Amino acid sequence: MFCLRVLMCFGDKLEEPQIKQIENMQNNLVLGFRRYKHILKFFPRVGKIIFRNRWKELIELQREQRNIIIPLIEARRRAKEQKTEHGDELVVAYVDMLLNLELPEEKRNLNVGEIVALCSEFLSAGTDTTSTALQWIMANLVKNPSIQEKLYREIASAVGEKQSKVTDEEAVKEEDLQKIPYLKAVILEGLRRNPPGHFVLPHTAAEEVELNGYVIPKDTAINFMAGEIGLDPNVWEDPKEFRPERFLVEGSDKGVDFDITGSKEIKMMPFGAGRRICPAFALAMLHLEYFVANLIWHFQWNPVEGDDVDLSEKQEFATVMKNPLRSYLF
Ligand code: HEM
Repeated sequence: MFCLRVLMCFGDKLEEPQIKQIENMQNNLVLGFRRYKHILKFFPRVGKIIFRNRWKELIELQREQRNIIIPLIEARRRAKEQKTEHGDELVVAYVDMLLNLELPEEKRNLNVGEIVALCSEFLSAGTDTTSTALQWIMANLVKNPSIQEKLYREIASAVGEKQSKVTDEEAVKEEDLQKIPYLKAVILEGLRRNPPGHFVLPHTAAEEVELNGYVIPKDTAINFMAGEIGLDPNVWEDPKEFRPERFLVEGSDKGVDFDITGSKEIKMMPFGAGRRICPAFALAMLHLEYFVANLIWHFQWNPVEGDDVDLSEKQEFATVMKNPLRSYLF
């Protein structure tokens, strides 16, 4: 997943050691977040003195990050200039858009520090969330073989006529995905049952509001129990059960009619909701559909003998499986 995000971000297929270097550096920053946040959260000036050593560590990590990411940005800037000179086409990468972006109010382009920060956010926000969601979905499919079988049959009926697994190793393609509504239902059910984030990012009340008799003062930091919303028994029948059919129109296989953005009503919000909803929710859905379709199309997934799939949770950057999925393939 990280290789894919690096490719999307910098538009270049980097060598494995270089990708590992970026991944380690990003992991250190993300996993160290809890250690460093105290410095900046309360009285930053005093925090920098009290937590002097941590502050030094953080500065060192940021220096390392700039040393790694700035050359990639500059290489991309040069590649873009050269390609344009020769009239060649270049696949658009995230960093290209950042380089072209002009801030409308300030009438300036982003500076290199801002681009580094945005690339860093892109790499961190898009990797663990998607890979954790994928692991939870696969775990639920291993735990529920009849659902896995049904999904396999649905994929086969959508792509099977033109592809034979025996003679053709081709993947299920992006254009095939929309022909498999049950696949979308499986992904949505996975995000409802085991969302990678049980909370969204902290928000602030822009003005004083009253909610169910409670007054929330202006500027209060607020969050939403996004994971719990999807498990509310008043909204979802047997919420702990993994039942993709609940997302199919009238329980049939005709299609899925569900608004994941919550613009009409919020029954779950794995990507948040409103103006600050995850900007990549459509991309994440596409990648999850693509990966799950191909993993199920090419392999049969079974629990390791005597090993019941354990859906206990553990809080890391995302809410991950406490006991990671163990499975064997046919
Ligand atoms: C299954 C996968 C994903 C899930 C469940 C997910 C979930 C979320 C959630 C809950 C938020 C916070 C929304 C809020 O505070 O209201 C968020 C924000 C964000 N996500 Fe995702 N996300 C996923 C994939 C991705 C991917 C693939 C990318 C980029 C490649 C991405 C980039 C971001 C960014 C940049 C933000 C911050 C937006 C802001 O500050 O306003 N996410 N995501």
